[in-house]
Amino acid sequence: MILDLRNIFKDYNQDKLVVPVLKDISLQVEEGEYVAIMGPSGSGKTTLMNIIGCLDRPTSGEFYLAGTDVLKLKDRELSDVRLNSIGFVFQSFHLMPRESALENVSLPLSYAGIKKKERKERALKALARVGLEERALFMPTQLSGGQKQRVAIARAMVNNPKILLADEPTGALDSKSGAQIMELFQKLNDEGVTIVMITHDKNIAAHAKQVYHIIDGEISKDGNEQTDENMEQTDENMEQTKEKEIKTEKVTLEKKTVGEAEAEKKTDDQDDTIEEASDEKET
Ligand SMILES: Nc1ncnc2c1ncn2[C@@H]1O[C@H](COP(=O)(O)OP(=O)(O)OP(=O)(O)O)[C@@H](O)[C@H]1O
Repeated sequence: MILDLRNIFKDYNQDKLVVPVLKDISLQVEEGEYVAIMGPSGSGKTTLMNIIGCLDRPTSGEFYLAGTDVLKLKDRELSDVRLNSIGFVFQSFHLMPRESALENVSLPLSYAGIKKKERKERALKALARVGLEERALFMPTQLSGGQKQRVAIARAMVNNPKILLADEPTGALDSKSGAQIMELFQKLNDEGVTIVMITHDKNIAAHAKQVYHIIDGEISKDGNEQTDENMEQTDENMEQTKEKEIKTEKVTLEKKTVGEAEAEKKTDDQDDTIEEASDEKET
């Protein structure tokens, strides 16, 4: 069992009010599964993804990731779990705008302390895995939406994580590019990657082998409980949700990358200077 969440509750405290958001969620995902989570806006999907992605902790419950009791880990250890075991893909890609595709994909390798030469080799391999090795030196503005998302997927996979978490991965794409992303997910899943994906789109959810629905903080399996009314509610809320997700993603990105990137980049630049100096010395 790669993900084992038991009786997860999550409350937010707001203005002295306790807002219960996740209510007794239990979810078990076997290694190699492909899971979609659907639900109306505000039902708790992102809150659950943040817990699965070790970005947030539940108010109560148990969570084992590949057998590790992650809720017992310190923040620093959780950040290692995020770096090595989980790849993240977001609706709006979150590429660093002033870095090339290659540099964007290399980023998690910098966090992991991998040296420049190996970083380049591995990032190129990851780009090849998503069919974009020829775009390695392109900047994000020179890439189409679908290509940006493929770069983001290469970045998510460059550390070979066992789990890929995707929050509305096709939400910003036209249907053709969305279909290509789904083909890529299928390929990764065939290679053994466990995928957990949030989506509002039932056609996208249909690519997963197992679909769950969250309604008002409670989870249920399969499509049986998905009524037409819920579906309409989901569609109606989509626009509102997109705006909200972009905000949430920005906060998550800032939390996960920007601060770390700046710190890492400083050390990295120092590393490179040292490497280059020693290269010169050798030659
Ligand atoms: N940091 C927070 N503080 C207080 N309440 C929050 C916080 N984050 C989320 N919530 C509330 O928790 C509920 C679930 O939010 P969440 O973002 O998980 O829903 P969602 O299903 O992902 O919705 P959407 O599809 O619109 O993104 C919402 O009512 C939201 O207002």
